Amino acid sequence: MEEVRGSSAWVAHNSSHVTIDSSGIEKVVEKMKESIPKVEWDYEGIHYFDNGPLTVQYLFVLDALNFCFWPDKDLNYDHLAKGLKDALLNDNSAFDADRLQKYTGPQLRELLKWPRPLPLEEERVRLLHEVGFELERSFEGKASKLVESCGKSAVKLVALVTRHFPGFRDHSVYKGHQVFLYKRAQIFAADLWGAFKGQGYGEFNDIGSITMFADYIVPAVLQQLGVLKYSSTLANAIQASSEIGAGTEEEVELRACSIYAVEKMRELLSIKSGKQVLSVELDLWLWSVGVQCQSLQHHRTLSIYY
Ligand SMILES: Nc1nc2c(c(CN[C@H]3C=C[C@H](O)[C@@H]3O)cn2[C@@H]2O[C@H](COP(=O)(O)O)[C@@H](O)[C@H]2O)c(=O)[nH]1
Repeated sequence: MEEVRGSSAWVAHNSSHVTIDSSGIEKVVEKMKESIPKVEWDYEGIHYFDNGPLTVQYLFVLDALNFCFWPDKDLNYDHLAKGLKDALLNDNSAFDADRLQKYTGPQLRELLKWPRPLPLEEERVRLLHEVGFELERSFEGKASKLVESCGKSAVKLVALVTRHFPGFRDHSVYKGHQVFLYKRAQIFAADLWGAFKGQGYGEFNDIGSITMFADYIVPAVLQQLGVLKYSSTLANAIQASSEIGAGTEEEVELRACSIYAVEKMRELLSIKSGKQVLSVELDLWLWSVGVQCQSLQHHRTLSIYY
């Protein structure tokens, strides 16, 4: 994940629209250092779990589709997680590699019991087909084989996922530099770690290498906490719910500065508390704060990556 850390730091140091306020970081860390908030993975009780390979298949399909909910004001991540869980409980072959390659938009909607077209539905279907095809071609149709081949390394898992599945290649070019963000590939490793509680398919010797997952919720929480500051033009655009183009300087800065800020928070928190803190743990806490906050104004970008 050195590419993610290094390129995010580069953006943070060259940024034009988003800045990181170190006094904001210090204030948050000061409040947190006595009791670092631990958020239980699946605190919402919405995910499928059977402690076996089908859970791995479920999480891979989930994270292949884990993006862009906001264009439908009633849709959120919970609907996807719960919809896929119910689909699997109803038919345990629903995510077999050959089936994944055949879903149509209306069938995916039906699977999720969603009454109208999903945001970026054609892309979601294309990505499902890609997952089914490549799992079948290289991993005997099973996401569990993909995970087994990583030798308990989350870094290897992210590398393998991004090598085999183009839909997970979340990167951008910013002021002439390639920037790696890898939100869905990293969250897949984190979901395994969380679901299997660091054992079995969720055992990674290097889980500390994973960064936060640059989505549209956590940047907004960091801004509310005073960790991120926006230029007035960017703040106004977010306030007005204007769309921010994928790959624009503003969009890359919102995401990369969030990664860099959480790394800085983690470093300071580890020093002040004397305990090793993981970016994954900070991410889950920040995200859970964000989704429980009704008034959160987040940036809107049409993207398959988050
Ligand atoms: N940084 C970060 N972003 C996350 C998640 C999760 C869910 N993780 C699950 C794993 C265990 C927990 O118990 C969680 O249930 C989703 N997202 C992103 O949020 C956005 C959706 O928001 P809304 O439209 O309000 O549903 C969208 O970009 C989605 O990709 C996370 O953990 N971290």
